[in-house]
Amino acid sequence: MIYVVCAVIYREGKILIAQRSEKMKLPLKWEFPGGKLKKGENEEQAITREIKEELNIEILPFQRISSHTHDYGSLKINLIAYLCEYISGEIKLLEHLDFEFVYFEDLKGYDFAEADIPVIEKLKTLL
Ligand SMILES: Nc1nc2c([nH]c(=O)n2[C@H]2C[C@H](O)[C@@H](COP(=O)(O)OP(=O)(O)OP(=O)(O)O)O2)c(=O)[nH]1
Repeated sequence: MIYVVCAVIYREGKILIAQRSEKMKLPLKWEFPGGKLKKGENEEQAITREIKEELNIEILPFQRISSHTHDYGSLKINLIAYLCEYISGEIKLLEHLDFEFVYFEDLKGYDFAEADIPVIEKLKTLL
């Protein structure tokens, strides 16, 4: 089991989503950006580090919204999602293929990683 933290970054009523590149696992799937928790880090530290590394921006995680496991067969992940505020910086795609800011209602138009579906369901009850 791997522990993955992901950020639901909220800005001006829209949510930041990112598309995985061809080279990553789950190629071309959309996701909430983030990554694996490293030893010695807490979840908030991991998420701010990952977002800086992947997108070059500073964020502030302020609410832990969900934690659930998903079994991809060859890989089992525990995905932990945080609602985050955008703080500063200009987005640069350092790993992903693409990104978009979308309204919650429009998330259904994107092909998300399976593990993200419960995160979207949870968001429905919060936003
Ligand atoms: N970051 C992120 N990963 C997700 C999401 N949903 C989901 O199934 N995953 C999976 C994809 C990856 O297999 C795993 C870890 O993500 P990661 O972004 O750290 O992947 P990584 O580049 O470190 O992985 P690797 O290819 O180097 O092994 O979690 C999500 O919303 N955000």
